[in-house]
Amino acid sequence: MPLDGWVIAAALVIGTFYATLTAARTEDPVMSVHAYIFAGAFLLGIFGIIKAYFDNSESLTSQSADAPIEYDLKVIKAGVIASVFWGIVGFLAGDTIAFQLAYPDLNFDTSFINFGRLRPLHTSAVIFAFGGNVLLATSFYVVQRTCKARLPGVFSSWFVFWGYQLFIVIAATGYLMGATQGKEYAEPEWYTDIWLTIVWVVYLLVFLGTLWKRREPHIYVANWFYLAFIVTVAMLHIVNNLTVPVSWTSSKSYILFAGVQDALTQWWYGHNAVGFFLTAGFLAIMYYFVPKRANRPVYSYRLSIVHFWSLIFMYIWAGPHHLHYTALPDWAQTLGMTFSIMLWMPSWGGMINGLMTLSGAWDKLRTDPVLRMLVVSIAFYGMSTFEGPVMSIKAVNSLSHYTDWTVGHVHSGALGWVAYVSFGALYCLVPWLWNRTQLYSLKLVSYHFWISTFGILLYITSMWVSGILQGLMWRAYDDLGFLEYSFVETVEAMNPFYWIRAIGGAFFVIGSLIMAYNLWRTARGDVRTESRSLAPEAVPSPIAAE
Ligand code: HEM
Ligand code: HEM
Ligand SMILES: [Cu+2]
Repeated sequence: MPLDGWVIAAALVIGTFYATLTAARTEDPVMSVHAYIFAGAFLLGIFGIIKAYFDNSESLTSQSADAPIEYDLKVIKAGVIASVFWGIVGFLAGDTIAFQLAYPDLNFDTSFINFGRLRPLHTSAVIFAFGGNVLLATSFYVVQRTCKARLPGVFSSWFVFWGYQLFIVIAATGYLMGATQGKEYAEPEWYTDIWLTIVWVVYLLVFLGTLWKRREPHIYVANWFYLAFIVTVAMLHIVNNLTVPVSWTSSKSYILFAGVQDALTQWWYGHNAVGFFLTAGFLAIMYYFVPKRANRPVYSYRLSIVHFWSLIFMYIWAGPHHLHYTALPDWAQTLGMTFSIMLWMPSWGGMINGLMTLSGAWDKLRTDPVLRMLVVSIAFYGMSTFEGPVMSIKAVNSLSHYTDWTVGHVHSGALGWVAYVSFGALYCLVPWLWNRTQLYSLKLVSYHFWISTFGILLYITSMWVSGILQGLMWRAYDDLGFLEYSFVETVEAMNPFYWIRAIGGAFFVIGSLIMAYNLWRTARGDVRTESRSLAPEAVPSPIAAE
């Protein structure tokens, strides 16, 4: 049995005892459900380790240093499947709340699936479950491939994978039962946070261990971005979740900070979750998958280094743009605004580097819908990182804040950038991992692309109109200085746009279902006979080519 198997098994045994004890002691129904889930999951983990040991004890021994590298691919396959699964769950949850906003009767007068509980379920499912699994899977792939080294240990990467899924399940069931800290994007309660911290530290160790063992002297730039993502998210998560539980058997806790200090910590966290989770990690994906798919080197390696350091330095200061015109001191707001505007430059440095990687290969956009998806994702990245600095200007923010404009901005980044670059990576990864020469169908990729692009356009244009309309109606005064509109009139005015957004979301969901089907058939090894309007894929698997 490899060393990490012993350590993890021992930790799981202790965890099982602790969770069982908590389940027996607690009078808090949420804690009780979660303690049972933890205990059950830990037991399954112990069982899994024992089973792996008896099933293939010789393949568990680690490889000698000069044997050909056998990359650890199974855990990446699991990550790909989880990404597609949670993606669909998250998009469906998003579209459900979109319909609830358009037609509130869909709340069905029940607490479990009302808007208030499904909204954090949506945001966590898309960001942490979908995005997080994409980042796990791609980072494990890229770091092995570019370091020419296998992930360290045998069970550690599996612990990260399953531990992370357990975190997702605990967080999601918590929301449905009404457990929340009330911090946006950091809703899970204290014990869920502690569990995620443990998983994340092991993730960091696995990643660093691979870098440590590398047989390639150079550390490719994608790994810099992944490392910044892993380290910074750890820091943000720990500081923003410094809470004091009511008791060890209670699911409720209180945050250490008070008032505006709490708000600032929260938005330091929230903004940098955008910067390091939704940006740095996905830029790493861009830096690996775009050159691979286009079969071109990165446009400028020097630019990638400059843009890396400037991006991570500037992001950290921009959080106060979420707190304009609040009790936060004015100088701090101005500081946040200034750094946000400066942030435009490193962001566009990244965009230019990604787009220009296609120089000499632009014709591939016509024939390769996967590359088209990747390129459009970079374009959306450029668009949302221009819109963001504009919205951070106080005068603009006085109109946009609290309105649907913000939601539109979020989703041009989330759907256009994060989801698209992920889809592109998944379309590349599945044939590589399952050892297929090509995707089942490029036509279906093309359908996915057009259907979901149409959906995104409906989403963001309707939110721009409704957001600006909403902002203008709120600030309209009549001649006597009275407000021109009552609040409910503004709600009524937005209703048509909520329908448009919900329909756009449905297109996006349909696109993702097409992708799931295509990837499933690809994994099975099927190839659809298609007319040659789209070129056959000539993107060899980097691993098979080794
Ligand atoms: C089918 C696709 C999607 C639909 C229909 C959808 C719909 C929605 C809706 C209706 C809201 C609530 C807006 C409000 O409270 O007024 C929301 C919030 C949010 N969604 Fe989505 N969403 C989708 C996909 C995504 C994806 C892929 C991501 C991230 C990768 C994402 C990230 C977010 C975030 C961060 C918020 C909170 C925004 C804020 O507080 O300003 N969504 N979404
Ligand atoms: C240079 C880059 C960016 C800047 C300066 C920026 C700036 C801003 C500003 C000013 C707001 C509105 C704050 C408010 O009025 O409450 C905002 C909201 C938001 N942005 Fe960005 N943005 C950038 C890029 C992005 C990208 C690429 C994404 C997604 C991938 C993103 C996701 C979000 C989210 C989720 C929110 C809503 C937070 C909330 O209130 O729940 N941003 N951003
Ligand atoms: Cu921000």
